[in-house]
Amino acid sequence: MYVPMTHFGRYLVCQVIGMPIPDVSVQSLIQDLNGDVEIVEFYTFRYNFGDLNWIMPGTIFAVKEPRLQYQINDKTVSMRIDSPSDVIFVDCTDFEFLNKIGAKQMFVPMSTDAEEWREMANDDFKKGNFKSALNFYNRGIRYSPDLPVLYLNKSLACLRIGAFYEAYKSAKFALEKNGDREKALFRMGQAVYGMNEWQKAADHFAEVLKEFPENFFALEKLKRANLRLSEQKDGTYDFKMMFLESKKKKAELDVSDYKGPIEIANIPGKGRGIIASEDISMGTLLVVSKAFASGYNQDFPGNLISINLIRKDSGMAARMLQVTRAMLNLQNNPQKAQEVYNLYSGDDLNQNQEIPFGVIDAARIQQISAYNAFSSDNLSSDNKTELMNSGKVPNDNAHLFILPSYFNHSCLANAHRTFYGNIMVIHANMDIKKGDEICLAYISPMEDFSVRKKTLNKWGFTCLCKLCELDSKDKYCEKRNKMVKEFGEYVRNNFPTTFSPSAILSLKNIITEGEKVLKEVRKSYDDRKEFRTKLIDVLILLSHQYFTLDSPKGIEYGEEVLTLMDNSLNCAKSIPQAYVNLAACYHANEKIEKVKEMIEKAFKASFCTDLDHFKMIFPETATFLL
Ligand SMILES: C[S@@+](CC[C@H](N)C(=O)[O-])C[C@H]1O[C@@H](n2cnc3c(N)ncnc32)[C@H](O)[C@@H]1O
Repeated sequence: MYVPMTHFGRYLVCQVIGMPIPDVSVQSLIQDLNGDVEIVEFYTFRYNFGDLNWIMPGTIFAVKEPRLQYQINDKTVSMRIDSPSDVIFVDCTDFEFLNKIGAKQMFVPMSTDAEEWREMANDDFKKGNFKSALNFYNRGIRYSPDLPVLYLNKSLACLRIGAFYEAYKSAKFALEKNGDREKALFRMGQAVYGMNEWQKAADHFAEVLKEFPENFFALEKLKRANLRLSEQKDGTYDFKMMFLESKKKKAELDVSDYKGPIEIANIPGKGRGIIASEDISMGTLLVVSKAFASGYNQDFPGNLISINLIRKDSGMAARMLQVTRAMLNLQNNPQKAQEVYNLYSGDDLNQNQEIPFGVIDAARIQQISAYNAFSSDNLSSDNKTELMNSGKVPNDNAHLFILPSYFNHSCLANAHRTFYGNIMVIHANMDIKKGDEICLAYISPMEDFSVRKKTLNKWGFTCLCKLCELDSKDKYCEKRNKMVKEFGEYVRNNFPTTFSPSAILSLKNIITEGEKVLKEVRKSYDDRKEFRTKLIDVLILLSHQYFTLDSPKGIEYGEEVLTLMDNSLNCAKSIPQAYVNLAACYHANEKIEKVKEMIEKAFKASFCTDLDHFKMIFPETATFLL
């Protein structure tokens, strides 16, 4: 249900009177100006679970158009707040504002010495409490509005929390008030860098260097801004560095966005989509995009009751946190809102409804996330289930990207995405004609037709690609899928973990079983020559068994897999990985020429910039290439 967000200008002013109780939401007791007490629940805008300072007893806030609602299982009434723009926190020392909202009785007299507040703020800043430092700098500014150092410090605190527009404004103000020019110009540069305005950032850092040539940091930042500029202009990236960076936990990389020869266009029956703005050859870099907001389920505290939910769906916590992060990002940088609100949010919402500046429409952001968020996690659903069955919660993540969100789906996609932490990189995986639509696969074409159909239903459409058309008419489809799935399970349960005579027997049994399945699957495809995805699955499983037994059939089946993954299926399974696997088989058989051939093909299909980059991604090839 979408509740239209209408604000008629009414507020409820209240004060926290109880200790906060953290859960998925944060609950507390509040008292309004009439002395009435209610429960308040803050949802969805809590990213840092350890921090409850913002809701401690004594905190004063005004709630826009408050709503009271019954809790699910009892008759308790509570006030639920979902959007950060629905609350305005009020400083208890701000008499003027409290008086204006009729709450002067909540005023707490304290020092009016700006310098004292600056020191308090600096202490908090040093401890990493940037939000609290910011509040204290603002207090200082209230008492000494002309002191440039307060604006400079405020700018730095804003940079730390990612509020780049406010950081810029404060630093500029400090400059106008004859504050420290070096610091002000430098911080202005940092702020525009945070807004991804590389040219402006380079100009600011160059200005710092012109006036203060000794400033080493400005030189470093200028180099970085220039790198971002060339990435943005030519699509030249240091993918090796990005790969190494991406190996860090919750990696968030510093690179520019890039848009290749593509444009957004209306696609009949699909809303907007991406088309080629010129003829594109296979391997062309189409997009590099940094996530607008990312969520990681590792950030979800394990002691919350919802951990049970996370165990069922590891992506859910990540998606919740991604929504939260998107809202925080918008709160800090409301200037970015339009590009987020422009994203598809389902047909139920009035997408043209204007959202006033600074308003964060929590329901809309949630919907946008539901239709557009990606996970860069490479675990297959089978692997995830396996992990969860063994009592572990897989690390999961969810990212919201802007430009990649305009790609529609096709199971037979002509573009392929890879992730470097929070960066998505999209390449053309075949030649594409000018004007043709470019699609990504939201779900792998190797998944069963019924799974693809059900998953895509959540996005509200039916895929009309050739593979779906063939699968929907194929009378053997379900039976074949079931057979291959059962064989996959059989292999997982019987594949020997140690090498012994009984292991050889197990492998032989798997092969006997597999050959039967292979025969059946081949037969079921007698009338269908294209997109025989399940044949690929069985051949991969079998080739692995044969290879373990040193049988030449491992190579034979591996080669067949590659011929079956014709042009349109080359994003289905990792083609370079398939070539690398085959190279390993040839290597074991000392067929060096074949090893070279396979590695060359793997390299070409990998979109890597050079061989070193390739070896980073496929380290096993380093030994073959000696
Ligand atoms: C991530 S958005 C893609 C961009 C979207 N078409 C837009 O106008 O902004 C996902 C939505 O696009 C539409 N879509 C994507 N692929 C489609 C397809 N193959 N056929 C029909 N609609 C599709 C669905 O409405 C889906 O929920």
